[in-house]
Amino acid sequence: MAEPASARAIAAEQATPVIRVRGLAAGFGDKLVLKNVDLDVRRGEILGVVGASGTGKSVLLRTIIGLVPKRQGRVEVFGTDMDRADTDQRQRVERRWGVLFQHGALFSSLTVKQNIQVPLREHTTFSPRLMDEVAMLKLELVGLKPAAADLYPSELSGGMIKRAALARSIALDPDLIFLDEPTSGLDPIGAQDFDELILTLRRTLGLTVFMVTHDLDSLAHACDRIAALGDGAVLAEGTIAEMRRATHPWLKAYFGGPRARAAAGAEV
Ligand SMILES: Nc1ncnc2c1ncn2[C@@H]1O[C@H](COP(=O)(O)OP(=O)(O)OP(=O)(O)O)[C@@H](O)[C@H]1O
Repeated sequence: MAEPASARAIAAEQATPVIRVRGLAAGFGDKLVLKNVDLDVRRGEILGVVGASGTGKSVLLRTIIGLVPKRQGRVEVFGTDMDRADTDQRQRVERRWGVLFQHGALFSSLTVKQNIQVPLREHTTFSPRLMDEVAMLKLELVGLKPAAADLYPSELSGGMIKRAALARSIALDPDLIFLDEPTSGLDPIGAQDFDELILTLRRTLGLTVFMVTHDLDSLAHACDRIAALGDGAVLAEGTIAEMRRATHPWLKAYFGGPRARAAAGAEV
């Protein structure tokens, strides 16, 4: 019996990388930050994006989600070429991703609950009661107490801000989340707890994760694969073991330095 078209479509989507970037160039004025980036993010993986400060990790994230216009190349998300997509198709794809920006980027005039509800207001017609229920569920998922719902960002610790921002990023039950330096500013225990939370959410929600990070512990414990940016391109990609064998001077210094060795030691 012939396979139904819908089953074929599902199988095709499963086999396609969640993010496929080819020949990507982006920059500001005369400055080209990304020159030729090729990158795949596979379904269900946590990909860590590393690189020296200023190499364009955040710019790459922001270009993939369309906040920075690209100069050249192609970005496909869930098999949709974001340049060729019409408004409806774009919105359908955007609804399937969540973003945790560096420093959380919560709205300071809104409570935690209202912050989590921002994407719900934008993309759904949920009743106020349902929105409250969803917000409380997301709070619980990220390990925040119900009392945090009515606090303002200025009343939160750094770790709580990250968790609240994560709750907002998963408000629409995304399939993909982008995390920009999620553990920066957290103490080592807070950072480790946050890595655990990401791993738990990936397992329970079936997420694919694109994570910009400098945190060697996160790279060792949470990431399945790593892509290293430099000179406007991906210098190397692979598992952390493969990165440790890389010969590029920056990679050798980064993955072979004392902090990396300490992170590797803590892995076992
Ligand atoms: N909106 C902007 N306008 C002009 N230049 C920008 C803009 N955003 C980023 N840049 C420049 O692009 C380059 C890459 O910035 P980006 O924030 O992506 O670096 P990064 O690799 O994430 O660095 P870090 O690890 O320090 O966060 C930097 O030189 C930065 O100054």
